[in-house]
Amino acid sequence: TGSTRPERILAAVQRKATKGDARSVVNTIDQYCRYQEWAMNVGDEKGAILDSIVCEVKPSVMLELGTYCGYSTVRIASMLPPNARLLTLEFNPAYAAVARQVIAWAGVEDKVVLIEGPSGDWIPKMKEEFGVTSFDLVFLDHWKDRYLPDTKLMEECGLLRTGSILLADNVICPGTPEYLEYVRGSPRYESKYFRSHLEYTRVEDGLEKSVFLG
Ligand SMILES: Nc1ncnc2c1ncn2CCCCCNC(=O)c1cc(-c2ccc(F)cc2)cc(O)c1O
Ligand SMILES: [Mg+2]
Repeated sequence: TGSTRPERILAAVQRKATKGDARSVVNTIDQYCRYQEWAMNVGDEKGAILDSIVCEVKPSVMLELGTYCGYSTVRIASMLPPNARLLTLEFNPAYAAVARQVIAWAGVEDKVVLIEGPSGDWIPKMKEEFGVTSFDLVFLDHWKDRYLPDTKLMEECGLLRTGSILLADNVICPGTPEYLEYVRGSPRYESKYFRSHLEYTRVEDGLEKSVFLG
């Protein structure tokens, strides 16, 4: 049987990226997915917006929902101070296996905890299993119909504090209409849309940044 797309992305990283150099891993994946085969990484254009928000928030504890090949995991971790932690949740074991190797190649494994399993199961266990009090920043990039239920779950589990920030990918394409309606309509959030494009394409997409007001 042939290789999978994530395996081919990993092969490109191990062949072309400088080991221990996170930016080299990010650039290699962007090159591969722009010129060889498209893949659902947040990409360079939306990635720059993600970088600016990570830099602004300087999170001590951050959650990423949906790891895929670890592209945004590496991008985020490379911006975090040494004592900060990025917890990243991946449902698909094959994706997680590739992501672990991409994260290791980039040399950011000390800042990353990769958890395998469905977000709905793991979010209620974050406090007891990982000693999380609350998340400073959450990057939502998993199943688009899980953004809203998982946001409500994080609220219910007390994982959001006044000032916690949610940053959601793909709010236009593939789209997360119920989530957008919720964060834009709720008095408990202050929401802002960052217009961009679907990774490696000219199709409109964007990130929604929502501050939890408590
Ligand atoms: N911990 C967990 N719990 C539940 N589900 C979990 C999970 N961890 C992972 N998953 C399962 C997520 C699978 C990938 C999610 N991302 C996407 O589906 C996605 C799709 C596109 C896309 C756009 C236009 C197209 F024409 C085609 C595809 C672009 C993107 O940037 C995307 O992030
Ligand atoms: Mg995405």
